[in-house]
Amino acid sequence: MIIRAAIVGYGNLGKSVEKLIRAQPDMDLVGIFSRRSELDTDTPVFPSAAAADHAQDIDVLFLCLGSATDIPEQAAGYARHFTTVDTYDNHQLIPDHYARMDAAAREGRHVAMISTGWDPGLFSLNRTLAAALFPDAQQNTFWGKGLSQGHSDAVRRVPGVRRGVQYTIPNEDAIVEAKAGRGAEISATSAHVRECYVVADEADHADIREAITTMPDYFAPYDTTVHFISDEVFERDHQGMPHGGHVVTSGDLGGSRSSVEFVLELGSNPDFTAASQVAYGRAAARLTAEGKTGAFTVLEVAPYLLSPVALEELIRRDV
Ligand SMILES: NC(=O)C1=CN([C@@H]2O[C@H](COP(=O)(O)OP(=O)(O)OC[C@H]3O[C@@H](n4cnc5c(N)ncnc54)[C@H](OP(=O)(O)O)[C@@H]3O)[C@@H](O)[C@H]2O)C=CC1
Ligand SMILES: N[C@@H](C[C@H]1CC(C(=O)O)=NO1)C(=O)O
Repeated sequence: MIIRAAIVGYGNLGKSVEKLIRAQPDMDLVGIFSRRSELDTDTPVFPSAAAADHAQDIDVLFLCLGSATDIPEQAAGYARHFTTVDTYDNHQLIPDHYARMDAAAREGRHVAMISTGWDPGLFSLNRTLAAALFPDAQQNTFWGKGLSQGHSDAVRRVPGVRRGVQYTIPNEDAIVEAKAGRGAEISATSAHVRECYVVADEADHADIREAITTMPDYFAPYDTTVHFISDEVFERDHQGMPHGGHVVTSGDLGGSRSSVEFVLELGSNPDFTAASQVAYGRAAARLTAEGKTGAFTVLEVAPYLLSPVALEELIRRDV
């Protein structure tokens, strides 16, 4: 089965998804839908507003849009016409996103694969798997030090921000404590600080700092610092997007203690996120071909559906 794929949104993630689709043995990239008419790519470019006109030519549409506002505003509209895959990552609102995408996908008789990536995504899988092993699991998630694309997107949507990034910095002592099984008192908000670097006119600095540090879900619960820098410093110091993290789970198993740690070290956050999103795109296409409709999270997808390798071979190779 050759999967005819397309992308909406040609930002950091969209460029990585384009690169990863081209590396797949069973995918063809039909086009990129963008608000812009001129993109630096050889892939055919079409206006986002006209996406539905191409629905018959596309099996899976990768939504490479921002989670802060684009996905809530636009994703359901695409899900009515396409099988979609997104990386929506505002954890507090994922249940709402699930319901909205489920209704839209069922209306159009498509699949909506939501919140793929690494967190949510592969970390979600590991949290569920590891916690299921222990009658009373102790589990902690840590991110960074690295650039959060979701938080950087949220920063860039604040009025007056011309360029912006956000780095997540974990408390290393907290990670050590969690690994030792002493993570019960450690929360995500107490174990991380968030550092934002913003290019904006000085007249807007106070309003921008206030808007970022009080932003619900993304920044308000955290110790957040906003640094204002020049374009030159931004170009010099803020181009890479490394990231990573840990999910640490431990507990007692009837008198013996065990622990499970899932670690990611990402040279490029967008490239790794794209790798997850593209693999779940393969699963979305297969679920659609089986006649499935509605929304799916990564917790509801059998792992073999992600792989281009036949199940019989996976059983021989990996089981
Ligand atoms: N689940 C996970 O583990 C992860 C999730 N993510 C998610 O990926 C999202 C995208 O990140 P990233 O690619 O860095 O973001 P970018 O800002 O680089 O790209 C977003 C793209 O969305 C398109 N777009 C559509 N409507 C709008 C609008 N109104 N304003 C601005 N852009 C718009 C634009 O493409 P165009 O101009 O071509 O139309 C833009 O380039 C993040 O918000 C994050 O939530 C990222 C990493 C990990
Ligand atoms: N969704 C995140 C992926 C991870 C990183 C993160 C954080 O630094 O807070 N939370 O989840 C992203 O957009 O990069």
